[in-house]
This record gives sequence, C-alpha cells and structure tokens, in this order.
Amino acid sequence: MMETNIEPRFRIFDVLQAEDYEQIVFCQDQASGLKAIIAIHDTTLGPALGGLRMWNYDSEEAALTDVLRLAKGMTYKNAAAGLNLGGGKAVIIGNAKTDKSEALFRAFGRYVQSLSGRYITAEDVNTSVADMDFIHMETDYVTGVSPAFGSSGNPSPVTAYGVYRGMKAAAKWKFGSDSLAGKTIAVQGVGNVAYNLCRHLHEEGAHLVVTDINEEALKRAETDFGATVVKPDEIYAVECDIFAPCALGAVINDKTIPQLKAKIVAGAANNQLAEDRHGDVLEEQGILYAPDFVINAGGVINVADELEGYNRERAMKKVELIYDNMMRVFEIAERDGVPTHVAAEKMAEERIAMMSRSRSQFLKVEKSLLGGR
Ligand SMILES: NC(=O)c1ccc[n+]([C@@H]2O[C@H](COP(=O)([O-])OP(=O)(O)OC[C@H]3O[C@@H](n4cnc5c(N)ncnc54)[C@H](O)[C@@H]3O)[C@@H](O)[C@H]2O)c1
Ligand SMILES: CC(C)C[C@H](N)C(=O)O
Repeated sequence: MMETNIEPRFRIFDVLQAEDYEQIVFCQDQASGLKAIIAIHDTTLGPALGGLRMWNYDSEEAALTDVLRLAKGMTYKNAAAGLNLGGGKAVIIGNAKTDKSEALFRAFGRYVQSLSGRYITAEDVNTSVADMDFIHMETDYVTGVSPAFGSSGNPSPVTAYGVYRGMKAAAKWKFGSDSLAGKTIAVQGVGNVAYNLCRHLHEEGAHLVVTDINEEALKRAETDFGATVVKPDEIYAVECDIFAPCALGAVINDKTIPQLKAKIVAGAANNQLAEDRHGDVLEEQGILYAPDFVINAGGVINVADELEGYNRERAMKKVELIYDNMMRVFEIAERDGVPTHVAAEKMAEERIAMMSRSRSQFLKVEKSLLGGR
C-alpha cells in the first residue's frame, strides 16, 4: 500500500473545537478541476446560508482559514439580522478570470445537493448570478439565482441599500441627525456594492471621496457622482465624517487607525477589524463603529427571502430594518458600557442561545424552514 506522508500543519479538530464548527466538506472533482471547501459553523437557527467565494489562495491552509472565518461571520450575520438561518460559507480555490466553467460550478452544485439543505449557497466575492444559475442546475439549495427563475438576482444593490440605512442610523447616533446631506464620506473600493451605495449617498447630497485599484471603477464614480479620487493609501487620512470600507477585510488595524479623521466607520466589507481589540481602540478614540455583520446583512436578507418564494417588496422592508437593528446595537453598547462590536456579538449570541433553548422541546414534525425549496 502506498504510504502518504502528510505533514500535520495544524490539528484540524482543535481548530474546529475552538470555535465550535459543525462540519467541513472538502470537494474534489478532477474532470472540472474543482477544489472547494464548504464550512458549516452553526445550524442552531436553521440551515447554514452563506456565499461562495472564488479566490486564488496562496495555500490550502489560507483557503481553509478564510472559509472558516467567513462561515462563523455568517452565523453572527444571520442571527443578528433576525433570520432563521445558521452560518456557513464556501470557497473554490482557483482564478476567477481563467478557471470558471459550467462543469466547475455544476460539480460544486452536486456537493451542495449532497448536504440535503444543511448548507445553502449564494454569491460572494468573484462569483455571479450566472455562476449560481449553473449551480442551480444541480441543486435547489442555492439563492441569488436569475430573476427568470423567480429568484432575487444580484444581491449587491440590496446590500448597498442596507449599508446606506445603517450609515444613516450611525449618523443619527453620532451627529444627532440621520441626514447625510453635506457630509463627506470616504469610500474604499467602488465595486458592486459601493457603486450602488455611492448612488444613494450622492442622491442625498453627500460629498464623496473614493479610491480603488481599478481605474474604470474610479472613472465611473467620478463621472456619475462627481466623486473626488485619491490614491489607495491616502483614503484613511481623508478629512471626512464617515469612512466606508467597501473593499477588503482587516483594514481597521494598528497602521490605519492613527490616520483616521472620520467620526464613524460604516461600510460593506466583511471582517473589517483586523483583530477584535481594534474595535476597542476605535471606541477609545471616540470613533463610532457600525459592526460589519450588522450593516452589510442586506444581501443575505434579500437572498434568504427566496426560501419563502421571493417578494422584492417584502425583502426591501426587511432590509430597511437594518436602521433599527443598528440603533439597537448602539443602545446595548451604551447600556452595557461595551464597544459596539461586542454589543453586536452579544445580540447575535443571545438570540442563538434563546432559540436553542426554546427549540429543544420535542416535536413529532418540525415546521420545515425549507418549505419553499
Ligand atoms: N456583494 C454583496 O452583496 C456583499 C454582501 C456583504 C458583504 N460584502 C462585502 O463587501 C465588500 C465589497 O463587495 P463587492 O461585491 O462590492 O466586491 P467587488 O469586488 O465588486 O468590489 C470591491 C472593490 O474593491 C476594489 N479594491 C480591491 N482592493 C483594493 C484596495 N487595496 N484598495 C482600494 N480598492 C480595492 C476592487 O477593485 C473592487 O472595485 C467585500 O468585502 C464583500 O465581502 C458584499
Ligand atoms: C448570501 C450572500 C449574499 C452573502 C454575502 N456574500 C455576504 O457576505 O453577506
């Protein structure tokens, strides 16, 4: 028998136990070149819903670390948003410009189907409605599919609307008024979500300062919204009222916080704090942080509505409530004397604990959370 000599880089069950992950699925298909990982963090509230990211990771370990971190984030996002959904996420290891194919996404769809609804997928960085349509050929456990199938389509404009609502709540808390007219807002990254966010902000009369590494995206923001363009490393020090991270994670860190002039950090990016302690530092410096997983929940709220038979009006009403949810986080933070990121985690954890207790009673037949699937 051939011996395998795999160096154990870390002990996988120690990693899973540390944050209480339920399951990891490694998906391999030679014919299509699929190498994917699905991570399910917690299904107390319901099936795990979270997007599929495609990224050319430097190593398999980096892919695993990313999918685990993102899956846990979805547990908190879905719980805080009041959804009856758990947290999970998936990554495909590959180059989104050169490696996409029908076969690849269909192979992934078959793995999702094999989980019988424990994990439901959707778009994330570098995956599109067209990719979801291929996945949909193999499984019903996919959202963000084309409107032609009665689905919700691209979640980004809805995420943007939620971020806009959350930003207004933060302005109300910090400045005493939720009007953004005349406010200067520095936006990092003007991609799918932030372009739509900038449209709302421009329509309300905010001044926009933007940065991106994509020249075309910058030109579009300059032409459509009269935005001022700065270089990527200049965005943190811009004189502004609000800093909106809408590109990458971990941008709130030891190097960037001392540069910030903003009084509020509120944007779309996932995992904005490099470490939890950076949320404490923002608080100490009098900068109000709108926790990312609360403010950027619009996309998942929108795709989750598909599970009940998609209704745009109903979905947008739920997204509006990000304003109230954000206010609740600020109130909890003030009441308990904790930074806002701690208050948001508490809000999510309390809901999971409450439902865990109330759903522990025996029912011969439980209401199916996937009735529409
Ligand atoms: N799309 C959604 O519905 C959704 C939902 C929740 C959270 N998010 C998060 O919001 C963020 C943006 O998502 P998106 O869908 O708009 O992605 P996107 O890829 O369309 O946009 C990101 C933009 O950031 C730019 N960028 C990359 N590196 C940069 C850098 N160093 N400096 C400045 N700009 C840089 C890119 O060129 C791109 O224009 C991501 O972190 C994503 O995880 C998205
Ligand atoms: C389900 C998706 C719309 C989730 C989205 N990619 C997010 O990070 O919230």
